[in-house]
Amino acid sequence: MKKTMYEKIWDSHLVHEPENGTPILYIDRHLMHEVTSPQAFEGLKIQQRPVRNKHSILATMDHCVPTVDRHLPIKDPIAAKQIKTMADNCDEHDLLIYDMNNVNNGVIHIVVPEHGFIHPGMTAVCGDSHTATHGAFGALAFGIGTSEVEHVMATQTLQQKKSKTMLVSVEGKLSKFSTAKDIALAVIGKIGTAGGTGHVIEFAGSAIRELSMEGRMTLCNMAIEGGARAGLIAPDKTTFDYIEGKEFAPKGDHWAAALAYWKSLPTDDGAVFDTIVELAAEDIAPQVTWGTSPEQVSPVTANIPSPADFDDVIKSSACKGALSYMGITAGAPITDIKVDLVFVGSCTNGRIEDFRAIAEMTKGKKVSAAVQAIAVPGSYLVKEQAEEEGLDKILMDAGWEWREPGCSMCLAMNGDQLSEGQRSASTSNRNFEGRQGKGGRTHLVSPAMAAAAAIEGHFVDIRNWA
Ligand SMILES: CC(C)[C@H](C(=O)O)[C@@H](O)C(=O)O
Ligand code: SF4
Repeated sequence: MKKTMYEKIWDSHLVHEPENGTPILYIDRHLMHEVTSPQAFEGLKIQQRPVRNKHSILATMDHCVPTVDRHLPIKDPIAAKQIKTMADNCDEHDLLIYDMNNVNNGVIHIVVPEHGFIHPGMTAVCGDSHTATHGAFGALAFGIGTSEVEHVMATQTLQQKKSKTMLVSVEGKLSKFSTAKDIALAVIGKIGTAGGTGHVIEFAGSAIRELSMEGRMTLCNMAIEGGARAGLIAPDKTTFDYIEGKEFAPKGDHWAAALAYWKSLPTDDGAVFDTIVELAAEDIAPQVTWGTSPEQVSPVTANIPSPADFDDVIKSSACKGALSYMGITAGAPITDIKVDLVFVGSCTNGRIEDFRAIAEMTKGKKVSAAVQAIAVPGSYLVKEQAEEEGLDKILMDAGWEWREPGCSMCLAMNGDQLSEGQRSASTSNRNFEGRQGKGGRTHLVSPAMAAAAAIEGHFVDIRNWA
């Protein structure tokens, strides 16, 4: 039978499929951060169960860590407790953790691939919805709840319903100024935030094959915002080159064996998907979200939509609510929207390529006096690489703040946040009401679009911007 990549990974990890029950999958990798693991460790303790395979686990501290004055004690008592609990739990169970002062520290979905911890064909979970990121390697990676975190720690398995398969095919060549982020937003704009419900999305087509690993991670990261369980991209030379030589990459004879297996993973010709969505790369302009859901997105050239533009009553009323919360007017050009703050970072766009893109846009220019621009590398390795390339200097000379790594203003759990009514251009993945601080207004964009907005003080079409 012809199989999709999802079906191949599923079949090779199926431990048990009861006749009238939920299948059980073997889990290869378990990623952890400080927010969703404490109760799971507590559960293990109460039941006096050990961690079944500590080598499957890599932990970090990311959501609550400060991005300034990292050497000082954490002021927020809740954040401080979460950080300490994570350290204690990892210590007790002898788990690998990149704590907040470790040279490898950073956002979980950034640090895990940096060390080659995820390989094609693996199953990977984390108590975090953006685990989908690792599908960029051709691994089946998805978020789980805290009780499941406990279950995986204890058993290395997980009950999972089989998903349907969706092929999102993007053929053609992206314009110079459109990026993986724009593909992600354009796909969500097309299918909606519920479009992928019950599916695992495989992204394919010539525009996807052209993406770097960083771009592929950005795209799979946002599969979850399209409602999907996970995103997947077929592993190829780009993938293998990225993994080769990294700390947890297979070595010696194991490398050849792994490569042979990885090359068997891509979807067979003629395999059948439940749903197929097609986009032409040439049609994907730089995107800007105007509302409070990632599906409320338009090309930068558009005008802000009006509730009357939507036939669907729910979408029409969502538009009305979003315009009011966002404080913007239907019919006005998107390029008229002025921003107060620009945030570049997160597990969506906190990788080296993203900082290269903003430095490129910023070189020789200044951040608008009306804008606070914050660059938060996704990890210390990204930070170090950017500094080696002198990107930090270009940015700081132009007026950017250059911070320590962490989730930061992506979800504002660490004190970095918008104030009431403040408006951001943000490279993160969620623009829900209050996501970046109570009353804060978030527009999701690519790093290049964010950098141009920082300079001009409003959105611009970077395709014809000097
Ligand atoms: C804190 C965590 C559970 C959450 C997630 O699952 O994604 C966070 O990372 C987010 O981005 O909202
Ligand atoms: S960077 Fe944002 S999306 Fe990613 S894990 Fe942190 S909070 Fe979640």
